[in-house]
This record gives sequence, structure tokens and C-alpha cells, in this order.
Amino acid sequence: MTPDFYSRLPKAELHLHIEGSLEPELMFALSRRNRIAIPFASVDDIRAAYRFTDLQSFLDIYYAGAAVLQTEEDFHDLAAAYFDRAAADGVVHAEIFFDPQTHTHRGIPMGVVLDGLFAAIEGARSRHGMTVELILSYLRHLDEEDAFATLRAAEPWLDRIVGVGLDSSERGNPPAKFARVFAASRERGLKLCCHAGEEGPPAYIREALDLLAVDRIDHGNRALEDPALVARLARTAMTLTVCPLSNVALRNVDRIEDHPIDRMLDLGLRATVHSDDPAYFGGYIAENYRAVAEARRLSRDAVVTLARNSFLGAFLDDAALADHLARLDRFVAADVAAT
Ligand code: HPA
Ligand SMILES: [Zn+2]
Repeated sequence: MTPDFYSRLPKAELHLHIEGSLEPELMFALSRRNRIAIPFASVDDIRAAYRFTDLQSFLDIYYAGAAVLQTEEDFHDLAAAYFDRAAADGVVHAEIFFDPQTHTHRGIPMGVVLDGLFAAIEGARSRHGMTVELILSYLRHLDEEDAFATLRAAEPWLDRIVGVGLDSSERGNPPAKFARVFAASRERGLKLCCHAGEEGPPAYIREALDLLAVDRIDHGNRALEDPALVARLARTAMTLTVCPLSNVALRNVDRIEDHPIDRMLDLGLRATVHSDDPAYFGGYIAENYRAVAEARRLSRDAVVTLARNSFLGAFLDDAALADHLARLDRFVAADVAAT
């Protein structure tokens, strides 16, 4: 493999919270631009706060940081910075989460968030040739009625949103709590994703399948505790969007050397690698590939399988999928010839 293999490998990003790409430098700049106080005196201060013990300790800082996002321009700048980094990391297609309730609850209208994101998406297309889809993610620590209100607020833009997701504090907020709003989302033609089995038990993954009828599971690591569930996920080719650096930062995996990504592939799971909240967890998607591939000594074939799975798991039409897979094959053939 050539040295820049991981960043040149064509891939799809399927698990990225746009608010989690807010780098400390931009957080600081926006806090000044918008005169929003943050509990940090400097960029170094912000970085020093990024020592997490679990999901909730991260979410507390993540929601506090998002308070600096106020205007359409802020959302544009946030997403444009992410797309530039993603393009440099070989991302050719991205399906990104945004958390509307984090903003609407602060009085920021849905249209401000979306117009900023749409402008950045247009820039990603024209500057990088990248295709981008948006996934509206409901916050699971809030109630289902709030999720319904969010779906209603997004109604004017639903033709430009590919799907919905479920994120935030997993324990104590099972998928079952959102069965009706997921059914309503499906009726509106939206694809369905759900964070499950990051901290929550395998039973939450089963609920996401049985009660929400999801198209994709985000994380899914704890399926490994339940062999019958693993067999079902493998048999149905359910995509699991795995985030190695996130798993270590949030202490769901002790060390990157202990990450189960190769076990997942060996069990026949359609696992893929993604970045989750890269500004907080120490690396964007290529760094997630590099870190887990080196720590687990993955073969080139295994790494290419992860990238192939990212396209197979994406919400692409057949023609676009075929194009992406053909480009991946050409990349691999050229890399093999060069080494
Ligand atoms: O890693 C995550 N897990 C759950 N909710 C989230 N919201 C942003 N990132 C995450
Ligand atoms: Zn996530």
C-alpha cells in the first residue's frame, strides 16, 4: 500500500455529526463573532476539556460547544470546513447527520440551519465533486412529541433530506420510545438510521430492527455479545457504521489495539469505518481507517472491504453505486500495480 493509501482510498462517509466537526479554532472564532460566551479562555483550554469518560461526558461538551452556531453563515462555515477535510480524506459521497433540536431549542429556526448546510453542500459539489445527503437526527433524551414537532418543522425541506437518525444519550432511551415517529418518517419516504449498541445493550439493536425497521445501524458494536443477533445482522447484510476513534475516546473500547473491527468482518458483518465527531475524537475518516488498520494489522483486502461496504450501505441509486464501486476497483488495481 502506498503511504497515502488511506486518504486516497475512495470512500463514503455515513456516520458524521456535523456539529461534531466543530474544531476548537472555529468554536472560538464563532464565540467572538457572535458574542456568545463559552466556558473556555482559549483554544488550548477547549482541547484540554476533551477528556471523556463515557458518552454523556462528551455530549455535555458537544451541546455546550454547539451554542456558538447562530447564523446561516456559521452553519455554512462549519460544513464547508468539514467537506474540505473530507475531500482531502478521499470521501466522494457523504451522508451527514444534523441535530435540529440542538438548535431549534435555542431559538435558531430550522431554515437557518438548513440554508447554511445547503449552501455548503452546493460548494462541496462544485469544489470537490462530492455528493452529500442530509440525515435529520432526533435527540433520544427528549420525548417523542418533540421529535414529531421536529419532523413537522422540517416538512418544507423533506425532499432535500434523505433520512432520519436517532442519537444522543442511549442508555435509558431505547428505540421503542420513537417507534411512532420513525413510522411517520418512513411514510414520508425517509430512510431510517439509529444509533444502537454503542453503550446500550444488544436488545436496543433488536428494537431498532424489529420496532423501527431501520435501514442502517450506527455503531452496533455490542451486537458482538449476542451470537444470534450477529447471525441475523450478517444474514440480512445490515450495515454497521463503526467509529473506532470514537469508541476509544468514549471508552467503549479500551485501546485501539483491542478494536473488534476485524472480528466484525470475519463474522460476515457489513461493517464500515467512519468518524462520528472528528473534532472531538482526534481524527477524521482517513485517520480512523489508518489507526484501526495499523493497530489491528488489517490486510489491504480488509481495508478495501470496509470502503466497499461504505458504498453498499449508502443511500445511493444503482447507477451511482455501480460508478463508485468501479472507481474503487480502479483505485485498488492502480495501487496494487504501484507497490
Ligand atoms: O457518538 C455519539 N453517540 C450518540 N449521540 C451522538 N451525538 C453526537 N455524537 C454522538
Ligand atoms: Zn454518532
